[in-house]
Amino acid sequence: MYILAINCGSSSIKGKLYPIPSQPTQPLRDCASLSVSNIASHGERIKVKVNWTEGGKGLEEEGEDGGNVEYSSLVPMLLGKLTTSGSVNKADIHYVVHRIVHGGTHEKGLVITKDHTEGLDEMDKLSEFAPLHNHHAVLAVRSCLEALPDHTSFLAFDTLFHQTIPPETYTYALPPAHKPIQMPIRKYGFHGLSYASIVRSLAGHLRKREEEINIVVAHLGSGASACCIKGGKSIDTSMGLSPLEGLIGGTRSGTIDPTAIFHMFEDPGADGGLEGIQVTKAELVFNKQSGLLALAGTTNFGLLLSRLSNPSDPEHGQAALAYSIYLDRLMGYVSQYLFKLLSTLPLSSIDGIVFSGGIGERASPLRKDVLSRFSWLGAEVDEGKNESKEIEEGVKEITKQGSGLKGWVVETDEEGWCAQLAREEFGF
Ligand SMILES: Nc1ncnc2c1ncn2[C@@H]1O[C@H](COP(=O)(O)OP(=O)(O)O)[C@@H](O)[C@H]1O
Ligand SMILES: CC(=O)OP(=O)(O)O
Ligand SMILES: [Mg+2]
Repeated sequence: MYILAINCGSSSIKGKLYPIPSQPTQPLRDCASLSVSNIASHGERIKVKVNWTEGGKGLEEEGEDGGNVEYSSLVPMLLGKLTTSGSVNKADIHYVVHRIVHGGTHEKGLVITKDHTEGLDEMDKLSEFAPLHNHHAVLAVRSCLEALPDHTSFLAFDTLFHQTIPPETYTYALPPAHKPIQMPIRKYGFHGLSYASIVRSLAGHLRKREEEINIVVAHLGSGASACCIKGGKSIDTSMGLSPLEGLIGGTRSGTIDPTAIFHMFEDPGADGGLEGIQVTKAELVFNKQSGLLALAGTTNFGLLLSRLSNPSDPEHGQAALAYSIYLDRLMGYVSQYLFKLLSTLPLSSIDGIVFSGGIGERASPLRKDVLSRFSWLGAEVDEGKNESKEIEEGVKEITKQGSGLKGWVVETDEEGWCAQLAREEFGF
């Protein structure tokens, strides 16, 4: 018997397959991981990967241009590759847990079966507040219900981890909405499954209880957010009502003055024309045509770094400005959250700054640039460790021994946390 975790990000689909342990006390260990990356990247081909630690033979393939890919075909394709490359049969997968970015006001995850799919329509409606995510995740849930004959689904929400944010932080200074809405307009916060997995991994590494962890985390992927974590709990995060607020993303503007919307378009409220969901033209542009794409002409942060390091590259100047803007916004949130922690805790109780996500885990120059701006707090980057690709059990310190403020790379494990939540729900 297996549980499969599926994570539909804005530029990727990631999955992990776990044999269900015979005892509830045994840890979940994945036997396979699967991914499609470069989704929605015009001019880059999608990359499909399946890796087996046991029970199968891995594969790595390139597919069509990410900009032209039909999203609904991707999960059935991945399931096909998983079952043909390894010894698992579709009927052996008894549970599938899906990452759903916006869970609205739900305080826990939702169980879905072939005969009870009401929750899916609600999740699809919430695409209004997560236009790059919820609809695609709902397509993934429906594909699995179709392809895997006998399983129960669980929906795990990014928003769950941020329920501990206090009202003074989640409340916007707005009057009541002027139209009926599905839920209150306020900060919800996202990437919560990632933050929960990071707290667990770092606590394990430091041999502390999760309640003792005080960190600022920068989860930097196609979507980027920062989180202030005190006593293992979220007390603030940069994303808001939707994953658009806060830091700059691959194609997302992050925080801007809201009046820019009315100066950029004649008709900001016109239908954006996104397939399957309702979004306005303005939301489409701020979600899909802004961010690094608008600043640097690419969403590929690795390419941005290589242009930055080569002064003779014709794109060097543009890359340098894009990088400085990205770093400026990142410093804004990281410093703000560090000061939130320092206002109630001594520096010695703060475990440090954590970098995670596709960019956070790989972009060593960015980590160095952030940490070196905290040298006045005693942060001392260990160049060797920061540059090294080696990482044990998903956690690596990148500052020197004795550094006054520590820096870390912690690999996000959103799929692992999804599987953990499903385990608690189904009791295996
Ligand atoms: N070697 C690299 N250096 C810096 N950034 C990278 C590298 N490889 C991938 N990335 C960036 O990681 C991001 C994708 O991160 P990921 O967390 O997988 O995204 P998501 O989950 O939001 O789809 C992309 O912006 C990509 O450019
Ligand atoms: C919430 C969010 O932006 O997720 P991702 O970075 O996976 O697109
Ligand atoms: Mg992601």
